Amino acid sequence: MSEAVIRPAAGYESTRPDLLASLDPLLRAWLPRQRWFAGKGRPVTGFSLVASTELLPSGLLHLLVRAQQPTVPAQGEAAPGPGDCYQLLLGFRRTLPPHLAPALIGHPEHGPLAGYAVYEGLHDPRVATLLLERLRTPGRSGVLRFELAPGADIPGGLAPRTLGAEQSNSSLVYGERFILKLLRRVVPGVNPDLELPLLLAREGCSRVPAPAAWCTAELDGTEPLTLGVLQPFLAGAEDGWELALRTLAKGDDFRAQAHALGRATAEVHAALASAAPTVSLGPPQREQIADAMLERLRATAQDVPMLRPYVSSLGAAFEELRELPDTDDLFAQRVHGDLHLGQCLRTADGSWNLIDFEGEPARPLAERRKPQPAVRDVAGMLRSFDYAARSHQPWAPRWAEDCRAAYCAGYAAGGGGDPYAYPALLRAFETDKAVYELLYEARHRPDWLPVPMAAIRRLADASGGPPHH
Ligand SMILES: Nc1ncnc2c1ncn2[C@@H]1O[C@H](COP(=O)(O)OP(=O)(O)O)[C@@H](O)[C@H]1O
Ligand SMILES: O=P(O)(O)O[C@H]1O[C@H](CO)[C@@H](O[C@H]2O[C@H](CO)[C@@H](O)[C@H](O)[C@H]2O)[C@H](O)[C@H]1O
Repeated sequence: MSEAVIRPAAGYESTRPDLLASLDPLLRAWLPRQRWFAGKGRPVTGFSLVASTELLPSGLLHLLVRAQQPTVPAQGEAAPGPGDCYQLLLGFRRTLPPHLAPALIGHPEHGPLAGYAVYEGLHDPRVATLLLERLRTPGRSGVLRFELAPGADIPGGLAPRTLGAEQSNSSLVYGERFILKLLRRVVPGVNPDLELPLLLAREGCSRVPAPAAWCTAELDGTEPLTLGVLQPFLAGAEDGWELALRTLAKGDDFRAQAHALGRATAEVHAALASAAPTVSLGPPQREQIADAMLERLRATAQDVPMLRPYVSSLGAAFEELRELPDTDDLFAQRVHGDLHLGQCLRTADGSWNLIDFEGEPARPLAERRKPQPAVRDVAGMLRSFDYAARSHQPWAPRWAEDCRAAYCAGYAAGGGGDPYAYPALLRAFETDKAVYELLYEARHRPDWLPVPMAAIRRLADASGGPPHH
């Protein structure tokens, strides 16, 4: 499934070609180095401008640009694709103060920004403050629309700081009270990281911070694109990944935490099932899921050769989905879509919150917004316990098994049902997740490849069959 193509906002390509031409060499060098750049491994051959908005007086140039990159189909010649669209927030100043030197992108040699230093605007408190001010006062600026949740109370003058985490997107924290997540690769349609927390808030679910304000872009001929979401910042919260690693390092038990996390997941699933439509998981839907998983397995094996010997054994796990019994227990609903320990925040009072409902960033939006069996999220968490146990020296398989069991027990105790009720379903989703992780690690963190690879071997063995060389 491919994304809808974003067309330039009326007038931009014809009236501002000089702007992009002057930024082109700077962006070619800078963009591929960003952690959030999704097109790693393929050269950027050019840019086209989708929209530009100047937010004054602080010197913020808000750009939506398409990065052209040749796509190489499985077999065949490289072909020019439409290119992913990125949100850039550029600062520009005649003289860059020393504290902004690390944010410098470059000095355009010609065009409207000649004579200015162009830099990553989010690092500039002046720019970050302007963004919050815009969010506090709903309305439009160019193609940008700022909206406020009913009853939201966002004070002015909150001091901004960048989050500094290695992220798929970029976040700013304001006065330790709010966090603004700015999406980087943007596509037409509401992002589930806005859509689902809004639905959950209306449902009265307190496990997910409720959006307070958000920003979208309205372009001709496409659905609005979600650009950013402001939500309460859970100050002092620790994420499940850090907590799990700390617990492992101290030799402590994580079962009670895993149980509580299972409960929290079940609560969020129940709220999502009530807030958004569910669909039955009949034979046609299961066929579709199995086909999509097989397709992803084959595509990943093309990119990551070490997966190839395991393709037929892992494929057997997906084929089993076609044999599941016809029962009312099996249904699909909106889910988190990329649940792992890093997406769970434990607040100072010890309760678990879930964040980042965007789904797997590389998947097309329409696919991420489709109802899925809830066990998909459970499988993501089970993989995460395995990741934590393998990050520890020595490897702690028993710790992972205990956490997996406690998490599933907590999920059942929270009303989510027994995740092992249909072992073939859980195995298929765990396998699919491990395949996703293999591709993710190959692209972003090759040193981590042994972690999903160990799961691939285990799951291939469980599907009955030695690897085919
Ligand atoms: N509401 C929040 N309160 C406290 N910290 C948060 C909140 N939302 C996000 N964070 C922090 O920001 C990080 C990145 O957020 P996330 O939504 O996962 O972004 P990304 O999609 O870029 O990974 C999280 O790992 C967490 O540490
Ligand atoms: O950036 P996101 O949080 O949306 O998720 C992506 O990055 C994650 C890593 O930061 C990645 O998660 C994988 O590694 C985690 C440990 O760092 C582990 O807990 C997860 O189980 C594992 O999947 C995630 O898959 C990716 O989408």
